[in-house]
Amino acid sequence: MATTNEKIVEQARVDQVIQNIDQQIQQTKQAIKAAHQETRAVEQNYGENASINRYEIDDIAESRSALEQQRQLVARASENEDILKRQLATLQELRKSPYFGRIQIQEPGSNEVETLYIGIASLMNSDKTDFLVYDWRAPISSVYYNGNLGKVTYDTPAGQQTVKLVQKRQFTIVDGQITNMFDTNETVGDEMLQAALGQQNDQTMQNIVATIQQEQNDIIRNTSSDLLVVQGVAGSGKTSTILQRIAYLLYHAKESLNADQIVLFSPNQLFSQYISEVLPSLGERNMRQVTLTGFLKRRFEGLNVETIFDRYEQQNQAPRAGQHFLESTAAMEAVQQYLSELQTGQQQLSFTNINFHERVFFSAQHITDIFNQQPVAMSIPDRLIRTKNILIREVQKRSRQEAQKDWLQKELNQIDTQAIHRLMGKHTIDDFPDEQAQVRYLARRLAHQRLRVVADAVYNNYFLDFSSQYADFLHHLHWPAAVPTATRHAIIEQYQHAIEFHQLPLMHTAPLMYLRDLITGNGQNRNFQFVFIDEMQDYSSAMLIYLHHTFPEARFTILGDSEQALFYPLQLPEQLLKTVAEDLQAHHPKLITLRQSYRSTTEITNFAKALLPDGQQIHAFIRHGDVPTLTMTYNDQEWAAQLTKLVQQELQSLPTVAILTKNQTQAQKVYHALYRKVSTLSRLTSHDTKLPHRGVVILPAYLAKGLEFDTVILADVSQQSLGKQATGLLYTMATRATHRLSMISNGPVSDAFTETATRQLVVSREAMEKGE
Ligand SMILES: Nc1ncnc2c1ncn2[C@@H]1O[C@H](COP(=O)(O)OP(=O)(O)OP(=O)(O)O)[C@@H](O)[C@H]1O
Repeated sequence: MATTNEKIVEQARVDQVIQNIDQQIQQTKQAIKAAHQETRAVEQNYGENASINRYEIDDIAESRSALEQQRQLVARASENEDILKRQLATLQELRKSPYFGRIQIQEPGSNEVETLYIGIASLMNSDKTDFLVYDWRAPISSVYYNGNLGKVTYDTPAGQQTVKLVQKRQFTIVDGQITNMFDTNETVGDEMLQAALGQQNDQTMQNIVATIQQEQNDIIRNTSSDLLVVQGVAGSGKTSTILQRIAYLLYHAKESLNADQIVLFSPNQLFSQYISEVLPSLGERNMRQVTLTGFLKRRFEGLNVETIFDRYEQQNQAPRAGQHFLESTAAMEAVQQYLSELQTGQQQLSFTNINFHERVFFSAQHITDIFNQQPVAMSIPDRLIRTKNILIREVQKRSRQEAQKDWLQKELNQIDTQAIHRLMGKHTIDDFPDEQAQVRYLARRLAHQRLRVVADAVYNNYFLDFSSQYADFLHHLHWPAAVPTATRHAIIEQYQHAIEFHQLPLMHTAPLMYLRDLITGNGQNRNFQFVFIDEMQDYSSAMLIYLHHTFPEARFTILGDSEQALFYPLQLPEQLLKTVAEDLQAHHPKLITLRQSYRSTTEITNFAKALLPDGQQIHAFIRHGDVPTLTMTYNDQEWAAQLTKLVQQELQSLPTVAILTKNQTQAQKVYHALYRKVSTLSRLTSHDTKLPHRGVVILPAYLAKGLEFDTVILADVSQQSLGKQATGLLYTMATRATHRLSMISNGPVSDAFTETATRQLVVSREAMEKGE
């Protein structure tokens, strides 16, 4: 234990470091001012240049490239300013708490003990000769997270190094004052973790940099795997860890990686907002974030794609055989097979007409003929490119014919002088021998412009009818025996019916996107270096294969908890790794399992783990709180009264209360029961992007995924409400609570409540007792 004297010495050091930070803050502010002026100057220049060239931009490639150069200058200047601003933010963070750890190490063969301080960012003294603080991501800092005292090894770019760890000290520094400090031999001591977890905060996720645990550190610092699968129980820090990992990767590949080359697939938009503060608090820019729903929406513009949330709303049970097959690896292999049949001509591409002014401009037959004339040995995408080139040349040729047609002459007569001016481009009247020549020129230019829609249609592959192509694929598919013929027909029929109404069931998305990309050779993004997928249990094998196809250069980190799977059957982690590694063709796959749950109190975790058949593998963190409660009610009135009572009771001690339901129908029921009785009440839907700061928030379980709340009420855990096979659902909902969990069952309780789980609860039967 550190002595009072040591504390005085340490506080003096903190004061000194803060003085240094203050100087650097001043310098950075000056630099920002200068950078801002620079940005303004470049922007102004850009604005002027851009406006001069606007009328000519159509024609002059040169002005385009000049503009591009200007745009890059602006981007660079403002990036420079952004970097400085982030530096300032980091310095301001450091000012509050310059560091959280100190290690004393001894190099082999040396008697000298070196003392290093570790914080969220590195900080040098004024003359840049010494590190006052080491970044937590520096190679040497891993000693702090991984090692017990004694001999410790750590990785550096030059290979593994060994040192003797002589002492490890942890600090809590609040607003420049050491509030707690102790020496420890553990990975990162319990006391600090207790303090971090005991806090109340369910608005935004915090970084865990000061208390990263050893097994989490392995995930954060892994750079050798192209596929990292993390299977972690609820609340084991999967999300926290990957955000730290992103910060780590950004630090380690500073020169070759930036935040825009990392994408995180998050479970819902609330989650995106919930985690949005973590990276900035570590001085890094946020990675790209997307939900699966958002991703699919962008890939199927114009179609209403069934969302994972729709599925949660509609479905109770495991997927049926047909859907199961379309979402499997086998379906994606079938797409590849179908493509090779298209290649050899066993199957035909579905072309469609390109229309212009409500008449057929290029008929499907004409396009088919051109395509069929291309060498069979060429890949389909290459044959399509040649087809497109031929079509574009035809458009150009035909624009001369169109220029003489009535419709065009009519339009030409109607356009205003400014439009004429634009059509003339760099030409003047003097360039033409007579007026007729000028009119002919203008007609050609106008026709060329009007036919640009046709050229665009060709360019964008609008002559390919992917919907029918995919229907054809479904017809030719070798369905497994588990899918009866009647079901196959029904699936195809439903698909065609849905497409007619511009809808697309989720089960078709991966094979359809894959088919489309393989045919066109488009859809791949080589810019992304890392893809993170949270809540992998929501992703089918087919979707993972597609994501791998679409991000071919990326390394994948996939996180999940198969216990929280609401649709897919439970898989053992090793089996899961094998399947995913095959799907993603990984060369260096690695599985890391997290079994310690940090989020909830011991009492809540003990209840949640008792719900699961293999729950004994989950370790509850020892942080005590109230025993979770279950209240039985026997009719709607009693239920509503009990819910109101509970909410009001909880609101007395905490500013926010989360009420979780199975779906929106139940969320509505809760809303009706409470509105008029509770002043700040919000019901969230999948379109919401922000959690309210105060009051009662009602949301279905699938929107609470990945989130946590200080106090959680499960509105109705009866058998009737949760339905069959509700273990995963109940487990997911219960594990959202950090401090308090209460449940109400309106009628007999769900059979997901095992006997051991029920023994972990305080059960009351108020209504029955009153009624007796
Ligand atoms: N090493 C740690 N130090 C401090 N807090 C931690 C640590 N690890 C996890 N936590 C806290 O535990 C809680 C759960 O973490 P997180 O949300 O990352 O878990 P998860 O595994 O993604 O959970 P789930 O799958 O249930 O959504 C968070 O409040 C997080 O801050």
